[in-house]
Amino acid sequence: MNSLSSTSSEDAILAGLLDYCAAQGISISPNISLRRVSGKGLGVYTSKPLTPGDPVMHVPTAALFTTSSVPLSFASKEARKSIPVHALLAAYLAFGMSEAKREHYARWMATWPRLTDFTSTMPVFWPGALKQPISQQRDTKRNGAQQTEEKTQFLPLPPSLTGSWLYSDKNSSGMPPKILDELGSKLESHLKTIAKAFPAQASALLSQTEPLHWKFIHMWCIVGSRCFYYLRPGQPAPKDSNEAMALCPGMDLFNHSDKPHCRTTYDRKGYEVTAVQEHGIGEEVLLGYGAHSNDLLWNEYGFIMGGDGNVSDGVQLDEVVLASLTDAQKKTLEKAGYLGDYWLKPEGLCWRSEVVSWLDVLTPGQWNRFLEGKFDPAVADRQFTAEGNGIEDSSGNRKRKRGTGGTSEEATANETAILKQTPSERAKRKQLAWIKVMASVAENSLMGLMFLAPQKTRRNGNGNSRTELLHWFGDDEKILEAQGLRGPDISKTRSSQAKARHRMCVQRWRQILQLCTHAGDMIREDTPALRNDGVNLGTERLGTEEQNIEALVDEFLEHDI
Ligand SMILES: C[S@@+](CC[C@H](N)C(=O)[O-])C[C@H]1O[C@@H](n2cnc3c(N)ncnc32)[C@H](O)[C@@H]1O
Repeated sequence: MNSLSSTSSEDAILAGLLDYCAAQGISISPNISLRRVSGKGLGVYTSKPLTPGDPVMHVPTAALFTTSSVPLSFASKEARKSIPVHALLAAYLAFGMSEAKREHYARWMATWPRLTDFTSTMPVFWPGALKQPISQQRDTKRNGAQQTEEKTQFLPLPPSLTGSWLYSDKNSSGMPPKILDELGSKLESHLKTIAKAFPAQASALLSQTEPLHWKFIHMWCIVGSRCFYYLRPGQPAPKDSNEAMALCPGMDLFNHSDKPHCRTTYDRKGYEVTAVQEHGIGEEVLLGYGAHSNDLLWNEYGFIMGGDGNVSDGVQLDEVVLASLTDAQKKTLEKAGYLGDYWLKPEGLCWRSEVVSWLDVLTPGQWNRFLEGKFDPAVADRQFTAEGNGIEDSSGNRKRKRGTGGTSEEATANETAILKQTPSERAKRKQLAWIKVMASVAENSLMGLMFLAPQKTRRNGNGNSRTELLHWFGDDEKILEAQGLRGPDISKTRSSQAKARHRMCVQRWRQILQLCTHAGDMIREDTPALRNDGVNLGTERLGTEEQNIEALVDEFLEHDI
């Protein structure tokens, strides 16, 4: 995150922060130290072992930065009524502080990430074109020799952030909220509220080419990514938890884990961080920001968990699932409380999607009991086999299929094939079909992103130039100027932000593809009849040299583009 020119200046900054913390009565375990790690910024690490129950840090209430730290001379009690806490704290930090106050907080603020750390990693600040499909001319080698041209479109950002899975421009009402748009609208509304409350700053706040706009955004990101839930003594819990937030020096240095190593508690005296597991020397001490998917972490904090993955990860499948349903089926699901909110998780499809897959496979009575956990679909499979539905009996005669109103001879070949499937097979086939839709969108996007990368990272084809990467992923120079960058720093920043953004897209699409492959494998393992019905990744669209998309992505990620 923050780039510091030398280790000694970094040491000075960290020493300054520790002095500041000590002066605020913040107690930090002697067993920990602060360190900067590439891709994560600052973090808390053990210098000596920690055992469960060991105190790691205590931050007294007096050290917190809350709405009480914002003087009434900046925003009166009356004005505060219409200003969200997030926006108020950001505005005060951006343009309300006296020099003396700024000096007071300087040693803490010096450790905060820069504006470009946020704009490079949070898609809400990325060029609008990345939220739409990109059209592309691709040359692909097929069968190792022939070159074919393909005109195609791909989504640089996954629709789990932006919206539609299906390139649909249909009215998406009833679809899950688009978290990227939600964050963008929140920022816009906060900017407008602050502009209204501070008319002298209004025009600068609302113009992308004005430094104040970006100062506010910088502080807005600082508050959003480093705040803790906090209620003033006597304050009732607000409906919107964002109205109960405070910045907490020292505590804001802990990075996130989906399996946190520490517990955070808070009472009138302040916040306490306590180890809940053994830590060896040099291990990172991690807190949990919540059970967040990688899309949410990316959207709101600007990072995607890699490594061991994220047990809370998942992508929403609503559009894929809903597109496969008739209106009548949607009505049935709505009545049963199962319309929408379908997820693909590391452990496979969620229960709600499972429920959809059994609709019209089980009888209505069985399905209703299945929802209540009182019907095992294996019973339907046994019944199906016993009744010999649609399958030849021992004498070779075809049996009547219940509800078809005729013999199976009258059915089309396709229907006959379906009649031969057990209920489980039919449900699992539906699940696999949804997963394949997602996998093919992911595969297409990964290919699109690869073709945008400069040539040296690709093995064949005419990779597009570096300029194209900058064109799609870099910010306008005027915007970078407004952010305070000058001369060569502008092109350096453009280039590094384009690379970082492109890489994050590749990383996330790859994770989505892996979620698909894993879920597909699990379904096929469970259902012998589907063993050969794979999520055929990377074999159809790509030429022979690029068949294995996983290997291609690995290679890409190793390169410094
Ligand atoms: C509360 S701060 C934690 C300290 C921060 N690393 C710093 O340099 O000040 C939250 C920010 O840390 C980074 N972060 C937290 N957990 C992370 C993780 N597991 N992987 C990568 N970055 C992480 C993200 O940039 C996030 O916005």
